[in-house]
Amino acid sequence: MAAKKPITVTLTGAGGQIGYALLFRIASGAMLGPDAPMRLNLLEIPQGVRAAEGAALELQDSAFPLLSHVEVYDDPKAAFAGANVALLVGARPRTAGMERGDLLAANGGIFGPQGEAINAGAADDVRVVVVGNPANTNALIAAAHAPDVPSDRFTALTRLDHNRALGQLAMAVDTPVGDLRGVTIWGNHSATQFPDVAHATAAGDPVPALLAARFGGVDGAREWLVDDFIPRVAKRGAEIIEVRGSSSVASAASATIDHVRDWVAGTPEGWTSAAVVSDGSYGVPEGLVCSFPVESTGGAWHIRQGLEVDAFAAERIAASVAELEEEREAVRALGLL
Ligand SMILES: NC(=O)c1ccc[n+]([C@@H]2O[C@H](COP(=O)([O-])OP(=O)(O)OC[C@H]3O[C@@H](n4cnc5c(N)ncnc54)[C@H](O)[C@@H]3O)[C@@H](O)[C@H]2O)c1
Ligand SMILES: O=C(O)C[C@H](O)C(=O)O
Repeated sequence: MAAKKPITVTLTGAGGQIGYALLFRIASGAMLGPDAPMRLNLLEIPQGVRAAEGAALELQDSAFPLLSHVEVYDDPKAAFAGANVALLVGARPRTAGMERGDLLAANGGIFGPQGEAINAGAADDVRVVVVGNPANTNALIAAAHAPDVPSDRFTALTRLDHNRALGQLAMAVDTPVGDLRGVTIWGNHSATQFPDVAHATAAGDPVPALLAARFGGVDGAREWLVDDFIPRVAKRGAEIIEVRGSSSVASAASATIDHVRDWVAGTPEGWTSAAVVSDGSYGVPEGLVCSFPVESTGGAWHIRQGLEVDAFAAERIAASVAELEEEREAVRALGLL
């Protein structure tokens, strides 16, 4: 039998924290499956090249059977040549007291040239996930610089927010995380995001009813959602920075693996959350990179249609979408779009 052609995965920021946490899980097969050989292209800026080279040495030392080749680059065009999967992680993280949007001016400039490099040389089936913050608007910038790549190939990571919501909800309704379905993160990967459990179930039981039982009725459940759950999930990144002293790493890497794995392999257990280019669904202006409930079939994300959005949810979604529009205006003003 002919050997399978390796999948080319390009990782930016490979010398950084998330890069280090990602590489070994990718190479182990956790992202693309146990039968998918891969080659890894690691992109860094010159100051980060040595760290990426060190990670490459450790990858050799790990003797992963699926890993056919590792190369370190500081030139985006070379790094993205032939890429089937592009993980755009390389960007500065925020520190305590900053919002992710404060990074626009510092990081936005990274994503135009990378979009151009993807446009110039990535494989026809390239799938892009932007992790570097502010992730949604950075993905918008990258997509805008890759006019020949279908825009549905550009996504931003909100799977970490989704997983955070699952973690908090599992504790609240005392259910294993794996029994939860139907949770959605809407909007921006920022403090305005709306983690929505209106359609969620736990082992088949409606979560809103379980929360009402736990918190003394519908009003108690609403209070918990508004005062505790939603801000806890939306501001979890800041909480991690405060407790850890720097931004999330292993959970971000794990969510990135989940995002790409589901994009490639499908979501037979129901929808998850990802920021994708809006087609106008749920009133989100076309073209914004917004988090939606998404299902993956046939190797493509599809926005789950037909979910009821009540007045409370509509207001929350509108607030996050307004922030995405403001970010788009800000990067236009910076000349990045
Ligand atoms: N979307 C999410 O859920 C999520 C979660 C966690 C972190 N993040 C973001 O991910 C980014 C990376 O975080 P980290 O902890 O790995 O930071 P880090 O500082 O440890 O690593 C970033 C790496 O990117 C490299 N880099 C910078 N510019 C680059 C460029 N143009 N090309 C290639 N590499 C470049 C740096 O040299 C550095 O090695 C940050 O912006 C952070 O805010 C996003
Ligand atoms: O919050 C941050 O700045 C890092 C990351 O986006 C996170 O959500 O942990």
